[in-house]
Amino acid sequence: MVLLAGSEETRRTLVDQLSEFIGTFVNIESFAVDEGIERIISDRLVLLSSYLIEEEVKPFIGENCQIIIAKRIVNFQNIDQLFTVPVGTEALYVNDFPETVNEAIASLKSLGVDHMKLYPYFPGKKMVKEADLAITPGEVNLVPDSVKTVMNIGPRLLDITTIITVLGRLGLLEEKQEEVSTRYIRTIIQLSRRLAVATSEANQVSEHLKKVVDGVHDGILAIDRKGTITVFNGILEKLLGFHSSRVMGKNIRNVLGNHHLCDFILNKEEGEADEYFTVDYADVMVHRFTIDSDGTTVATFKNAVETIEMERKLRRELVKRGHYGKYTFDDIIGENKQLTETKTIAKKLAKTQLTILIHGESGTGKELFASSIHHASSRHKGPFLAVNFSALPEDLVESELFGYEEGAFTGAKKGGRKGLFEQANGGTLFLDEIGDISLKVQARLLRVLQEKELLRIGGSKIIPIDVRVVAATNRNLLELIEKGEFREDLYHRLKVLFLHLPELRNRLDDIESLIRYFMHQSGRMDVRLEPEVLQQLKRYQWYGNIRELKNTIDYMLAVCDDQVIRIKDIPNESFFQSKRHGLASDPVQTAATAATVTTIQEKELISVLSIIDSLEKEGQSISRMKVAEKSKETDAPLSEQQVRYRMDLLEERGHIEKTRGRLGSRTTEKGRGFLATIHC
Ligand SMILES: Nc1ncnc2c1ncn2[C@@H]1O[C@H](COP(=O)(O)OP(=O)(O)OP(=O)(O)O)[C@@H](O)[C@H]1O
Repeated sequence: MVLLAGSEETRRTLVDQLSEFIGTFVNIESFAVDEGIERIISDRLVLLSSYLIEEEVKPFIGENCQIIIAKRIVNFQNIDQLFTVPVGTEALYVNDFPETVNEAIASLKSLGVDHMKLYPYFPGKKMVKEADLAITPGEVNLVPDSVKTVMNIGPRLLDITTIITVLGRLGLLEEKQEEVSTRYIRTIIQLSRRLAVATSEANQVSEHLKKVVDGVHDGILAIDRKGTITVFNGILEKLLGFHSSRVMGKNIRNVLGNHHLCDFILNKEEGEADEYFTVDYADVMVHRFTIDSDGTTVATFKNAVETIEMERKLRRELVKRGHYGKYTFDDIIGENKQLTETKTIAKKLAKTQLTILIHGESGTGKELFASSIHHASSRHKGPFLAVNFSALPEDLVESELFGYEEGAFTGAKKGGRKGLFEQANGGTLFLDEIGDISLKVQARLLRVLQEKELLRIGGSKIIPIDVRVVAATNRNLLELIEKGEFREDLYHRLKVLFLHLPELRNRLDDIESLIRYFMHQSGRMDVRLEPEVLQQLKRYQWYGNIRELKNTIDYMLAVCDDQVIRIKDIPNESFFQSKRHGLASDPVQTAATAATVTTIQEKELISVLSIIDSLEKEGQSISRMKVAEKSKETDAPLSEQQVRYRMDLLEERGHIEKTRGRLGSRTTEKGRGFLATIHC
């Protein structure tokens, strides 16, 4: 027999199908019209794949031929993929002729594939419908380019009546009819088995997802683009008081009585958003977002009380974990003599087990040193925990440090909680801003340091602890002791070993290497610094020390143009920390209060320094009265009292020295150097 098909793909598919039944009895020759028919066919049974090729093949059909025109049906083997397409999807059905397209659409419908809306498409047809999906029986190359997804269900097969006709004409019907029907039924069974497995897998996935969605702590609601509820989890059932079976598949407007909430969830224009609502006397935080690909909107509902509690917990965690010990001595940059000496001492101190007190202005690297000490110590494998007392609310300090037992106070966690001392066991605990703790906590801390054991709040069991303490402060603890705000015995306990970190203004020689280091850290080694910028930066007082320098560099990197930092990129005065924090022993802090310092203009300081310098050059004794007198001749006239504050500040900067002698104050080397830079 000879099979004549329109395309090569159809030819191959139909030959395979026929061979299964009659391959061993009959020689099947085949041609595709597309590829050309090589000869005139005579004395054969000729099967045409479709009546549409009848005219084309006529010239090749010779004498004594019997012709059968095939009836064809969608390939069951591939039909299951059509069921994965969501209900209501609009798709193109693509084939080479209008007749085959329309037949296939009708045939699919009659086979029960009627959950999609199919639009005919064939070469030369104007697209009536833009669709993202096209279905084709093997004609992928005819699908318009605008279609995103193509589903190839393969060429249609010969239907059972055609097969039976062929067998009859070949005289094989008697012998083969049982096999034909068995094969057909087997195909159907295979298909149903595949569908059953797929359905069971889908059910399992859906069960699994349901468990996940129900296991989440938040209420979850999803609606499709029409507002029909598709997900309504267990927490939401409790929160809103509806069983999901009552609301699934219903429109959200018919379920939620709260119109404001409904509007918020349905408002797609605004994109992702959060808002607080009171639902059934419960305060909830609702977060809404839309999944663009299918228009689903999801809303999560969080219980506001729990959210606040979680935030508090997170804050507490951050207070201690934000300072995990990531630094080593190699991270401490600077060649300044004072710094390198401090580093050398710190390395030696690290080897001991003793308590260390680090003193230094804010931003000088106290935490950096504490972490480096931990890493260089025998405890480096243990934890490094840090607590900053200035960031921790007073009422949390005790429970954070020493932990508590169940029922110790209202809100205490079931089973109690370990404090930082217990958690840092075997490691180092960094107590930052130690000058800020209350006398009550100081007493408790002292006991723990002395006895190396503690009692949790509300507890009666003594817990031994093995923790090395490194404390830090930017305040003058001696002064606090004098004022009765800090315990002397605790001070001595902490200050077994002592480190003072130099201020940046006293190690200006390190500015350049620090700048390079921070630029490197920010991945901006491509940026160049104009020499005047460095000179200018070296003139600042850097009350915020290295942290302030780092911030300044970040700022300049952000605003500079063409990868060059110029003078114009230096932030203006208000950016810099002009107020001194802490270090109360400093003359400035005692004489000129922090508030006063902020109001003093740099210009006035320069004026006072210039007056002192010129009086000195004239050989005159220098008193406040004289400086005030002289200031009247400048555009910054000052009272004696004002002069006093400014002289205190100049002394603190190291620009003048106040002596008791006849000559009173005098300009220092540094002061003269400073004036020289101003004047040039
Ligand atoms: N010598 C240094 N080399 C490199 N970076 C440094 C150096 N000193 C400090 N830093 C950096 O400066 C910033 C401030 O340092 P750190 O937090 O250790 O200071 P601090 O004295 O503990 O400040 P505070 O008292 O305000 O908590 C950090 O980013 C730190 O990495």
